[in-house]
Amino acid sequence: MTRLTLDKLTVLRGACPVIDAVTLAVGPGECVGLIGPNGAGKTTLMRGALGLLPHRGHSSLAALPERARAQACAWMPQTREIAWPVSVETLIALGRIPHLPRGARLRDTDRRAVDAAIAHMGLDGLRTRTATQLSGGEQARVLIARALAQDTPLLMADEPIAGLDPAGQIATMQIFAGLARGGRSVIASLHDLGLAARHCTRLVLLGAGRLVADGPPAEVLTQANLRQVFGVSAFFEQTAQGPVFQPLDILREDG
Ligand SMILES: Nc1ncnc2c1ncn2[C@@H]1O[C@H](COP(=O)(O)OP(=O)(O)OP(=O)(O)O)[C@@H](O)[C@H]1O
Repeated sequence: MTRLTLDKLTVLRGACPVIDAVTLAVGPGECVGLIGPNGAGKTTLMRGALGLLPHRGHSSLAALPERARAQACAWMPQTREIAWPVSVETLIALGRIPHLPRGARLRDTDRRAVDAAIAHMGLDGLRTRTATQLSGGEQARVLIARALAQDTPLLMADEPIAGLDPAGQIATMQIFAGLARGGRSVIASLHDLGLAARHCTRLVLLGAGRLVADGPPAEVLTQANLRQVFGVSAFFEQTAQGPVFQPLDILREDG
């Protein structure tokens, strides 16, 4: 039973196909890093898969009715807008809406999910603070907690660790990897290929709207792929402390 199946998904921005016939399936236990240079189509692929952009081909998520889709997948968009000055706790509790009967108040199970998400993201000390008054990185952690509270089989996140400090980035990737080890599925677009290599079970590499490579990090982060898609060379080795990846030099100028 897959958590997301895309079959020749083509996603349009205006009349222009920005994602071109991408086919992939994500199953339980996978922590997938969606990687590729700026403009490769990572956001477009995820939004198309969610049914938020016009598309051709098939996405199993886009095919679901709205409420079932929100129960199947928590989505963390790249823009981290918090619209109202509510408390951190209230904002995280919004993640429970897809599970609540219409108009119902939070039940014990919902409160437990909110508490677990707060504990997971180390937000106990910020629980009663006004969310709009937090720092950017703190807001990012709160929005991840809201997605965790949604308690879905699949979590899809657009650059979730951008703007977090090193400890916050590592902690978030460890949480994602832990969710996957527990049988959930995670798809996250990432620019930090080092963290992607260390924490993801699988990398999907996009270049100019096409799927260029898909597999375990060591099979995707090859010198040939890095040169072709990112135009860089890199150091990448399995060490006693796990995989270590560092981009080194630019190999070509982008036009
Ligand atoms: N509303 C839009 N109308 C037309 N083209 C768009 C629109 N939004 C994005 N694009 C184009 O689609 C392409 C893919 O954009 P997308 O945001 O999916 O890339 P990305 O891989 O997520 O990039 P980044 O790493 O910079 O966030 C880009 O060339 C972009 O200019």
